[in-house]
Amino acid sequence: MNKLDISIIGVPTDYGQARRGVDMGPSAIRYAGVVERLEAIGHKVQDLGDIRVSQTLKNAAVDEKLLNLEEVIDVSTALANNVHAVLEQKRFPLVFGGDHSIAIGTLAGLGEHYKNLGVIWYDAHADLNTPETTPSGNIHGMPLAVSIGLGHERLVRIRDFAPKIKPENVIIIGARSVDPGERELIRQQGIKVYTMHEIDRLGMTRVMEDALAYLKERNVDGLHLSLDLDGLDPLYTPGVGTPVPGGITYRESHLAMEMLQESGMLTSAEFVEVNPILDEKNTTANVAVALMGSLFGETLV
Ligand SMILES: NC(=[NH2+])NCCC[C@H](N)C(=O)O
Ligand SMILES: [Mn+2]
Ligand SMILES: [Mn+2]
Repeated sequence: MNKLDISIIGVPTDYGQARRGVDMGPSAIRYAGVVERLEAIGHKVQDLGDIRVSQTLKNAAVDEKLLNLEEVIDVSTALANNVHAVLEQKRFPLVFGGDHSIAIGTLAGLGEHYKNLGVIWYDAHADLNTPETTPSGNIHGMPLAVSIGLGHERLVRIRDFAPKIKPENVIIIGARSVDPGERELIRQQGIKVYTMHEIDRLGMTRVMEDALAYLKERNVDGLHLSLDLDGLDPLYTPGVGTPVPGGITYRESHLAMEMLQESGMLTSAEFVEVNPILDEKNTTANVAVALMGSLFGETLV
């Protein structure tokens, strides 16, 4: 197994949605022992600490379709710069949220280095809303759209280039709550989606085999995993702000992580939406860290 130089970046923000507490995600994940766990596998881990997230709201006009826009722009820009710097040092970026709006910053930091980046979006949701289609105004429902170049100009153009990724290089896994506008975008943009239906029908083995083969065929030059803990069934990860029943199991998720590890393709990852306030005894952060164990090379025997 490839031993990595991993740099951890925490992003303690809850500005992408309306439920408080998800800003404590990075602490909960650290408390669950992530650094020790990755070191035990043999990786070198540098924890860069948390990005500074201002606790004071800017005095901006409130846009009902883009809640906390100014704050999300600030956090995304800072995160993008940090991810960019980690890549310049040839290290592996591992990002902890925070709500899923942080993916805007992560992908903005990755997009300059990888011209043909593959993205696996492990999530109950598609996160493909735009200000025109959003049912909530929450930016954590928009990061994938923003990254393919659709949405508010200032989000789309973070670090002054767009789009960050190609829609044909994106694979969503675990979807079971997709809004009408998102459904249209999926068709229109040719985004590959394995919903719960395909996971039930084909099994996770086949889904991951197909997903990885598809990305290989597209000759991706890097692979980013954006894992929203609500991709799993809330039975396993209750500490999330937008739980949807009927999700991916704990074992299926380990299998998916193991197959990603075996592929040798992974070049960055982020784990988002851990909300310790909604959790039960840090279960969700513990699951996140257990999955990172498999993703980074732990085996059962
Ligand atoms: N990252 C997430 N948990 N996103 C949930 C999004 C929910 C819904 N589709 C919305 O746009 O508001
Ligand atoms: Mn989600
Ligand atoms: Mn999400």
